[in-house]
Amino acid sequence: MATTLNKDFAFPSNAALFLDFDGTLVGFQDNPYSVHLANSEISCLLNLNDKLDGALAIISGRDIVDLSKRVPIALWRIGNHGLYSAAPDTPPPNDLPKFSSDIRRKIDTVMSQVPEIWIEDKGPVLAIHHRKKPALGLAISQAISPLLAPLKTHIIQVGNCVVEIKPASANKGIGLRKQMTRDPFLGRIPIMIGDDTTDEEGFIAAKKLGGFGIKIGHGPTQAKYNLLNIQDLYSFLRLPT
Ligand SMILES: O=P(O)(O)OC[C@H]1O[C@H](O[C@H]2O[C@H](CO)[C@@H](O)[C@H](O)[C@H]2O)[C@H](O)[C@@H](O)[C@@H]1O
Repeated sequence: MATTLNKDFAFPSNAALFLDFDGTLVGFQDNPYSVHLANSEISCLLNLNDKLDGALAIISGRDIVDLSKRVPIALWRIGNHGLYSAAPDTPPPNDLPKFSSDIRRKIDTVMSQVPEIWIEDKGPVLAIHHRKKPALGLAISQAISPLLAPLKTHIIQVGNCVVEIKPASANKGIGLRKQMTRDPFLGRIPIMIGDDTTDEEGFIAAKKLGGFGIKIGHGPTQAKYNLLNIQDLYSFLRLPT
């Protein structure tokens, strides 16, 4: 069970910070493409990045190109659940491998029977969004599962009103570990902050490397600490380091 962070918490000055995007830095909306950071939130992240000498990364399930449109290019960005990254002031890779067109056709056929869902194409990852039908996660996942067998490489992960079909290597824990081998993250204490199922792999990896996780919200988690909501997170991020 996670302990709720209080105002006396000392933020380690040699931290390496990994911040999830949706549900952590920004609230959920029906349309993922309308989501953006407020100016005050951008300033907060850039200040913190300076204080940490650049050891701050946004790590998201979003496509790396889409993520790069929503967070400052001065920050490290890790997208597609850890598969691809972009260093500060560099554009994201734009030649991602495509999802199998054969399997995609089969998924489209099955999903065409389900009203009010839509499919987001993220290169090798697909996200089936069902925010208008929140209870459908398990049913979608069960309907899709048999179609993936020929791929052998892909797994299903159920998130917040979304069913993600992704290569097994698309894992925020793997992404975090890789990033911790790079300057200026190397030798620091990893702190992973997130709200959803995909962030749990990041919490576990941070712990194994001597750091810890912070979950936004309640619920079972591998994170050591939690914060109640996004507003509390920004108050925490503004604490002196
Ligand atoms: O790892 P994250 O940064 O938390 O990204 C997870 C998914 O976020 C987006 O979907 C979620 O947010 C949308 C906008 O608020 C919302 O409409 C949707 O229901 C949520 O699941 C994004 O579209 C996905 O690609 C990310 O994987």
